[in-house]
Amino acid sequence: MALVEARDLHKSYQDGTTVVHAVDGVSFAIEPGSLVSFVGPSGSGKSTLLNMIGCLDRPSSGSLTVAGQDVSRLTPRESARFRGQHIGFIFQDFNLIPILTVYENIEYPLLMVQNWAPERRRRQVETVLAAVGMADQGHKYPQQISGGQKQRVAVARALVSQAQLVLADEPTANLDKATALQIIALMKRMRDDFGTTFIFSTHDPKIVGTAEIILTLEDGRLVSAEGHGGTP
Ligand SMILES: Nc1ncnc2c1ncn2[C@@H]1O[C@H](COP(=O)(O)OP(=O)(O)OP(=O)(O)O)[C@@H](O)[C@H]1O
Repeated sequence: MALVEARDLHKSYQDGTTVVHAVDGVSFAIEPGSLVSFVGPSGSGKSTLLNMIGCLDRPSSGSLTVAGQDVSRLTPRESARFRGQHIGFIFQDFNLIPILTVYENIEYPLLMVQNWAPERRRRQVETVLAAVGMADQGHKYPQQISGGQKQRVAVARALVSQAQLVLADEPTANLDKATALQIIALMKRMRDDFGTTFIFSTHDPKIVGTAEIILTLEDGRLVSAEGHGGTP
């Protein structure tokens, strides 16, 4: 069964007197364990789509199923609960909490949404810290580490709750090319090790080639799906 399935998905915004069709009749299916990138020019609808998959925004029409749940009609409270259980997020500006250490930033989602005993929490934080190659950096604060290291921490934080799906909106936008490629390679390795599905968006053609499934958007429409598992 597909982990994410969209059928004739639409999202429109009212902008003054005009209606913007940000996502305009998009259908696709993403299998578990995929590494998928939405690509397309600025304004093509990538963030809008990721926001709907992440239950941060609701479709105007069409159906959207994530992990077997129709998410198109969830209330804000149900959406928050669903996100906590199933979805991790990575942002282009890392979004780490500056007054918390690397270790505490990663532990934070477990404290917020999971009722785990302290020892289980410690083991899980240490597992993901090691998985992203930051085992010896847990005591540092975000301002003491590089951009690439910050994004590694963000990947660890997205994985710590054992989310099935991680959404990353332009995760490499603030990184140089070499670091960007390392972060994409890291996501791929995390997919291999933990079976997590990663969906990211990018405009950067240098990064695009590293995804296994590339879904290209133009003006809110899906114009091509390349690779295995993405069916338009
Ligand atoms: N809240 C909103 N209100 C009005 N229009 C919006 C809103 N959010 C997005 N849009 C419009 O919807 C379209 C798609 O925007 P979106 O942010 O999804 O594109 P994108 O592909 O992610 O762009 P970028 O690569 O620049 O982030 C754009 O025309 C944008 O101006």
